[in-house]
Amino acid sequence: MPSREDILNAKILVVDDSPDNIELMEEILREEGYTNVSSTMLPEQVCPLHRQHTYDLILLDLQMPGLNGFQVMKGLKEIEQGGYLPVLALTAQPSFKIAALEAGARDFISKPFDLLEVHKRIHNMLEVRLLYKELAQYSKTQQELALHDALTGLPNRRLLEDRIATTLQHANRHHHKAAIMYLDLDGFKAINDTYGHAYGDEILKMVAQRLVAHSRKEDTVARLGGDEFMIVLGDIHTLQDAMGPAAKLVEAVSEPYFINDLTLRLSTSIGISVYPDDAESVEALISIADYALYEAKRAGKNRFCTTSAGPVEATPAPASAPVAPADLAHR
Ligand SMILES: Nc1nc2c(ncn2[C@@H]2O[C@H](COP(=O)(O)OP(=O)(O)OP(=O)(O)O)[C@@H](O)[C@H]2O)c(=O)[nH]1
Repeated sequence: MPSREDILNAKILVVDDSPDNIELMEEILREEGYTNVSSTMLPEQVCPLHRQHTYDLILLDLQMPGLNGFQVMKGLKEIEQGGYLPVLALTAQPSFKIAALEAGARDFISKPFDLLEVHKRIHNMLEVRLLYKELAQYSKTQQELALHDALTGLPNRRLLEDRIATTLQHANRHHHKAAIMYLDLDGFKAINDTYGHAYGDEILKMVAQRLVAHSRKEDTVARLGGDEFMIVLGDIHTLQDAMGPAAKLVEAVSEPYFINDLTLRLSTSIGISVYPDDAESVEALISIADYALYEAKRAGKNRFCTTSAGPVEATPAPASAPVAPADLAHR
């Protein structure tokens, strides 16, 4: 529930074409303890101002020359995508009260003002508005949590699959390629077993940071769970465009980790699959990258492997080097 302080600090805009009315309303609000009150006599300024400041309450006169309060509310509806207009209509016309509610105002205050009514209605509206904002923020946080890994903050498998699908659509539309890198840390269990889970967690967070730091901003770095990560590279033209970054990632992960007084080491193996060369569906690309990862592990770890080139240690083959043909007979 919003506190009294939150309510008194809420952002309020007073809109009236009469300077006397504005002055009166500002005084009423100031005396009650509201700290964040501004005003305008120009109805056409309400939408731009609300877009900029996102008011918690707009005290809106309905009868103004030029743009009237009903037209202003129409404009506000386009800004407030959630459909909640923080509008308290001010009117001297009894017949406008219901029309204002129908047009989207949450409540109304009759002119001439009855002080007690003004205070109660403003307080109640702000309480509901701030509660609505808290709920919207809570729901946004929940959605974020549902799509991200709690330990590293990276996208989780659910968000990853979405990102892969989008990347493939984009590649298809622009006749580009895309690549999936499947990473699994080498010797991670030993770190847990030797130094404890807290150290393991710290390493996972540091690995995540290194993977992000060594990837392009537009690539997705995700944690699948345990010591498995996946990176999606969009907008590539050849397999080599994925091999270079893979080599850098293998190297970056193998750099020492300094945690408290300890210096820990581990490495990663990576399997790469390329769209559309290896497969066209998300599931098939993941399973081919998984197979290539298995090959990288089998070949000695701390390296990457693709289905069309053999396992490659940290330093990649030059772009012009011939690559061994795929040996997928036992897949
Ligand atoms: N600290 C920590 N450990 C985890 C977490 N999730 C999974 N693990 C552990 O990660 C380890 C992963 O096992 P493996 O991939 O077989 O271990 P590995 O030593 O890297 O094996 P190789 O891939 O063959 O090198 C298991 O011991 C899990 O218990 C986590 O969130 N935090």
